[in-house]
Amino acid sequence: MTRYDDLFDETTPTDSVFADKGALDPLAKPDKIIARDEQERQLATILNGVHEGYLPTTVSIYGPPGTGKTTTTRLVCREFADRTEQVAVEYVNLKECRTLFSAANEILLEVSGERKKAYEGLDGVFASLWEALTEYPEYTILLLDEIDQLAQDSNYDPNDFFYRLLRGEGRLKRGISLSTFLISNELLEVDLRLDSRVQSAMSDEQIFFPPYTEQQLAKLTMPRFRRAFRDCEKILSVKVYSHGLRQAAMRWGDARKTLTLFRHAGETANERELDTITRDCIEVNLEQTDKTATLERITQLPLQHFFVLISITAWTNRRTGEIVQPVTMSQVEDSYAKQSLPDEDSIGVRAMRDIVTDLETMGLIETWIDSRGSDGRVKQVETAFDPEWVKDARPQYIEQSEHLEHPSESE
Ligand SMILES: Nc1ncnc2c1ncn2[C@@H]1O[C@H](COP(=O)(O)OP(=O)(O)OP(=O)(O)O)[C@@H](O)[C@H]1O
Repeated sequence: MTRYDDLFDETTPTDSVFADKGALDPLAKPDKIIARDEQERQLATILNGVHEGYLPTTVSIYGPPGTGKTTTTRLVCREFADRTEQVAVEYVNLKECRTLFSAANEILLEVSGERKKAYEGLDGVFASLWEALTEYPEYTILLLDEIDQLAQDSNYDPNDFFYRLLRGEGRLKRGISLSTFLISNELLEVDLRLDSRVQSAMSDEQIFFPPYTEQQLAKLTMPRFRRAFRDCEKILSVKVYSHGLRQAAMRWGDARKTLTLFRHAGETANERELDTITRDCIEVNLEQTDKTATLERITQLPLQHFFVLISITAWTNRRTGEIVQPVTMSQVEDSYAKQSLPDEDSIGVRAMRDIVTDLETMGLIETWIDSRGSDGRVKQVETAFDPEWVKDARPQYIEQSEHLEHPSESE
């Protein structure tokens, strides 16, 4: 027997609570959309505009994570295009695009199968995009997912990108009918601080996806749980199931996290060699699920946002070593300065305050103003999650900043 024979033997599931764990994979495409009737109807009404010769330039699809924005929008648009010859739909996820140029290139790749070199700039990419779209049916719907990941970069401003996409000369000259559905967590004009020129080029069609209620999560998850768990009614009692759903609805209203919570709970039951999922299996995984999801978001932040998070969580209690929360804005500024970042990595106080506002918009921190009598008004800041988790995100940033590998003594 090799070491691996032992390892695989030890980890082979025996008496697993799962029959088909894949049913809990949030990445698996569901066969049908559940509990989003209103949003499906809004989408269908907008799409049916084609029969009256009109599609809005933009449709903003927004709401918190895991509320079915992508799944619902893709499916309804695809079903519509399958039934309507004049319509083509393209989907592009911009999550991995670090620059506005790469985002434009990603769209071009989807539409034409080619990319442009950096020296051709945004103008070059858009010129080819309009060229390629002339071959498309009368109406093209471009679904741009995670568009809130776009940020100012050293070459372009999001306003340049959007203005070219919505009002570009090549587009107007060729009379291309392109409708861009912008999928994001926040309304874009707020999130990306788009200027009035771009805002006026956007239509005011908006579809909001609110967090799921407990009843909606029940409808959405039950068919999957029946497939996922062996003898579901026995393994997952109504009491435990309801407790998990109530917590999931109260904390997140997020279908993805809810599926993950119950998958983890099943794994805990297996590890503990239980033949049912207990309330405790849910409890231990509630915090873990929160932590995993939060770390995923933190590790996707730009480096400067992470430096600011470090500054917010840098004050510790001398006696207990615990991170002090909340801290004042001037404490945050102090600890940012104490990090002694090299010049090329360092930003001014004003830019730092903008990042604090960004972090608040993303729901990662909370701020409020305290009135301190003669000392005036003081802005307080604290993380919306356990501040210790910032340390766990650190290894992910080391590649981007040597400074994080060898932090200064004073930090
Ligand atoms: N209404 C629904 N019906 C069926 N499955 C759903 C529904 N909503 C969400 N899901 C499941 O949850 C997963 C996540 O949903 P989706 O990616 O559509 O959410 P989102 O709102 O676009 O999230 P994010 O903002 O994080 O991208 C889907 O892959 C699907 O498995």
